[in-house]
Amino acid sequence: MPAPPANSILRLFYGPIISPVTPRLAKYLPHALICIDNGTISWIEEDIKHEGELSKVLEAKDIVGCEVTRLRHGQFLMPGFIDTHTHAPQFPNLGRGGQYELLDWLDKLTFPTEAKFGNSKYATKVYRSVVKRLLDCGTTTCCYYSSAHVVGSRILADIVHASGQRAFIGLCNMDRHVPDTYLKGITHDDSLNDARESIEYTLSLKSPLIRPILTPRFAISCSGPLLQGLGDITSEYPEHALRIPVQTHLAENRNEIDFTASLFPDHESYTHIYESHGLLGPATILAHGCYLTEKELKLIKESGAGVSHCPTSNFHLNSGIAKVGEWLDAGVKVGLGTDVSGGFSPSMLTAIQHASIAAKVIAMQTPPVPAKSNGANGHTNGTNGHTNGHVNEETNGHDNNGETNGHTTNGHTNGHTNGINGHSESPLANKPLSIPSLLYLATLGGAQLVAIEDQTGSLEPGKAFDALLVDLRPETGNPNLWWDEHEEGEAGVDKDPGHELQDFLEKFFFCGDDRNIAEVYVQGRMVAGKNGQAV
Ligand SMILES: Nc1nc2[nH]cnc2c(=O)[nH]1
Repeated sequence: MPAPPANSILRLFYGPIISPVTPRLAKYLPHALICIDNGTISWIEEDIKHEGELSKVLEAKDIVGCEVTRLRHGQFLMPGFIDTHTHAPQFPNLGRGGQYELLDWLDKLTFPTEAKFGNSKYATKVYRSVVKRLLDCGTTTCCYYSSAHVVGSRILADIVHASGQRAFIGLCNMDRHVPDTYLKGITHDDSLNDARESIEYTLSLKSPLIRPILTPRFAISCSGPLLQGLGDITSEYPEHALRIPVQTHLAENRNEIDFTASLFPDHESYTHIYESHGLLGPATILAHGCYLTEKELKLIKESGAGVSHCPTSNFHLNSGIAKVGEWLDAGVKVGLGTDVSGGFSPSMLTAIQHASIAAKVIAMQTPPVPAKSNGANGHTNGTNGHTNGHVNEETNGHDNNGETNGHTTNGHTNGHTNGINGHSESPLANKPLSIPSLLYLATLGGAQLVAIEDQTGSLEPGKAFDALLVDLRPETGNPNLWWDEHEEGEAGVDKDPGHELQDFLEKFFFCGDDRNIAEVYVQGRMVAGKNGQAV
């Protein structure tokens, strides 16, 4: 192994690393050494069991005098969260509006608030705290809707740029069915010009982290000519990667779907409206999708677009429950979104918790499939199609449904068992989501959805170090995380470090908060977290 170039800035961490692999699998590496060179992961040694081995590895790689950050018991590294759907100008409304359904909620609460973002002083104040809050929550990549104002979207782009977050910034396009106090007589041509201006401003920042995204709000608030004009813009910037990505809302709420159908009577489905206006492509984020038909799912899959699952919002606005397992089985790209302020929390941890509950609700409402050969204990392991007595025994013990749950061995791919290749692709539909599935949705799935999986979404050589240093120890001050030192010496307690790491991730997902996010890195730069600094 040649020595690193003289001008490289190396950073080394030794300790536990968790990283997603597929919707079913995660890697748990209790004793890993990760090397970051100028913000990019250059290599990972997956299993270095003791200090002696560590010195030998560093020597073999010609690394001398470089400090190694040793993680403490209770700490681990994981990829940063990717929030694939949120509305920056709706943060002032967080926690309000749960009495409404979507269309009333837009009229009564959301449009009046967004209308204020033509005021640059107000936009600056709110957007500063939005970006800081999201970074402290561990969101290293965020897909933002701004308001319909060019000035506001520029301010958002500037603040994100200064903060070091990776992001997609979209001016929200609309030309109808929005109060004139907000739209102020805007025509589809005005809205298209605003979209171009916002794209050009974002591109002018020349940041490798920030990209523009076209943002037709939804088919109700965009006329046919506006949708078509935006579809045309996707390919107007050939020097900018392949095409400008797109984000919009889709099939979120029953009344919204009916109204949309009445506005576009010639279209066979809601998804078809976007497709026929050139808006469905490999980097199109379709938020919600609670009521997608099989045909629409097929269209989405064929186009390479994907869905942002926003369960907190789907519950809060009484919208519906999305069938994420079915989408994953169909090979559709899926990420998670907080959807502030339809969703009442900016934290992806809340989105993870609600994604888990939503999948369990679907599973509980699905009639049980008769077990085929369940042996003496009454369990079949429908989820992962491979047997690993040790792990099944452990996980069936604390899962609510030994027959069908997804919360079992598939997660236990770790540094010292090589389960990765041994799993069959058993269906995920109508089952609870496992911890690896939740991890995937919040990280790698989001990266694939926005077509940046070659840059981020997992901790792998060649990708940016977009990561969280999670700390579950009592000194972080989160009393919800139970930490029993005595357990460590108790007989009968599973001390396998891979299993312990899966337990840690599960505890973080369900009981953690930003007190447990010690450091947040984007492209190797610490940008937030309890130990760090945000904007
Ligand atoms: N959740 C949600 N759905 C929408 N559909 C159109 N606009 C919105 C919005 O702001 N939030």
